[in-house]
Amino acid sequence: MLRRFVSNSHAKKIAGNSTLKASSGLQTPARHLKASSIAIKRAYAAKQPPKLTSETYSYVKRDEKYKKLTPADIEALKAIIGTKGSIITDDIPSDLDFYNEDWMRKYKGQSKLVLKPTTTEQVSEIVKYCNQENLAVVPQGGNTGLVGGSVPVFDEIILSVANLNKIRSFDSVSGILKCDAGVILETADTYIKENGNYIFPLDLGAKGSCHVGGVVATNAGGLRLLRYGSLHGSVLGLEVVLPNGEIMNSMHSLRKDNTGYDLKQLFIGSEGTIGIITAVSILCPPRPQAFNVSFLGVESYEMVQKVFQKAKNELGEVLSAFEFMDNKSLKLTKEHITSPEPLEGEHPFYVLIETSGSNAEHDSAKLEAFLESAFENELILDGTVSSNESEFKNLWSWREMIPEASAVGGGVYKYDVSLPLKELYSLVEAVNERLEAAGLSSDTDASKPVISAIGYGHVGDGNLHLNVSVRTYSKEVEQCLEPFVYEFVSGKHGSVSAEHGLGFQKKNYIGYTKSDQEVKMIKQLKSIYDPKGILNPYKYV
Ligand SMILES: O=C(O)CC[C@@H](O)C(=O)O
Ligand SMILES: [Zn+2]
Repeated sequence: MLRRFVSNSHAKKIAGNSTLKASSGLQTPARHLKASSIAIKRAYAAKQPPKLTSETYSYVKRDEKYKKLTPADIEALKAIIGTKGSIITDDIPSDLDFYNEDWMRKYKGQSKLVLKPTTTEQVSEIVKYCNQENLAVVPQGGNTGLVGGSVPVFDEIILSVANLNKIRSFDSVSGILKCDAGVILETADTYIKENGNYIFPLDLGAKGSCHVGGVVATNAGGLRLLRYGSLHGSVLGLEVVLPNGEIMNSMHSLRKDNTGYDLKQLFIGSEGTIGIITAVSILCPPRPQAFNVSFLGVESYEMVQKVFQKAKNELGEVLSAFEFMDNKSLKLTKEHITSPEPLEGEHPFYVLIETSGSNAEHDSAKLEAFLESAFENELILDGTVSSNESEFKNLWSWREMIPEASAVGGGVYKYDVSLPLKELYSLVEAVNERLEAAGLSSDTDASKPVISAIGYGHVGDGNLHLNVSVRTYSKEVEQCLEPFVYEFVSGKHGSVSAEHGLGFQKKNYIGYTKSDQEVKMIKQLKSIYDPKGILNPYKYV
């Protein structure tokens, strides 16, 4: 049973249950075990049916500068890959579906060729050939992205790094892992856990399917950025195949290196537009020994911020995640999952706090003291703390299943933005008002296209996920949302992509965050390194 955490003085007030007691001894087993089960739910089989394809692509045209694939090209590429790698053609067209469609089945290309090389040299040869022949290429990792960045738009060749899947080395003294781009994130995490008790400095719901190279190429943020910072800080080196086929070997192990431009940074978050990451060198921190999670009911977004401030001050170094969700997010999730509900009754907002550290007793005592004090100061209305592994997983699942839950009504428009903390939730309010004013939204009236706009996310990182859950995709809804959302974010000096990237979805919106000069320099870099534009075309650059 979940332990209800209520301070003695508030026990009567909360849920009218005078038998509730403050809990103690809350340490739980490591959370990585949880991540794997969630990741399975994110596998391809769980995808939603395709809905948007034709509408989305109506405003882009295939660029005829790219050659159409010929049988001679296929033969030449087969010769490069040899017998060890694999190649998928349209002999059985459905074999290509997994690679042509994104995880949400929202974006779908029509590639007729998937190449899965086994070495960096093969990647290099393939890219060299494609460059010479003007064949467009989409690099692909685990294909778990949410902005249509890793799938073709038209007939681009898909270059999957799935067969580049070796751990190259792990130094258990320094914590530096070197691995191929196609290693699954969870595999890397398990490996470094078993070989020195380290943790990968990034965790996300798609851990069981996404690749290390893919998370670096998209600069994924995930659930513990608050603790470990962004990949721009953890990645020490990269191996990259450039658009002309040359290999940039920058697989350094140095934490300090001040010899001019830090070129690897260019590729972190580049989304495969300027090079294909084939290997990563990354610094991994020691794995915490004790994990706790608590799930709290909160009265307002203002209170969410106060709880965050208090958590930073009082939990300090053991605070490893601070997530929030609104009431509508929890309601949608409730319809989608069968796990026991975390709290009795409803609250306007919910907060999930994870602590992780090296001393179970100390960490639990810290969390307890924090929660006691938060209740006493009336910052939180109700709360639970996990007391074993299954409760720990259950509480996290109420947060991690929101993205899926928001799509089951038919579809979802996803916005992933950074905003100043104070203004984070005002976007959700503004969008709901706008949809209601336009008569487009109702959570009960099935004739309306929109069910509701929900807000949740990594509030500790200033990152809001605004998901507009719809019964059906429509131009009217899209026009009500865009460019409004991007203008709103820009007006508050936020970012139109906090962590998912720009991909195809936001190909036209980079200028809402980056200055004209920045956009100009990005385009210049692209044209220097990829003058023919063969890498990941039709995306943001
Ligand atoms: O699907 C989304 O919008 C968010 C996905 C992911 O970034 C998360 O935080 O759960
Ligand atoms: Zn996220």
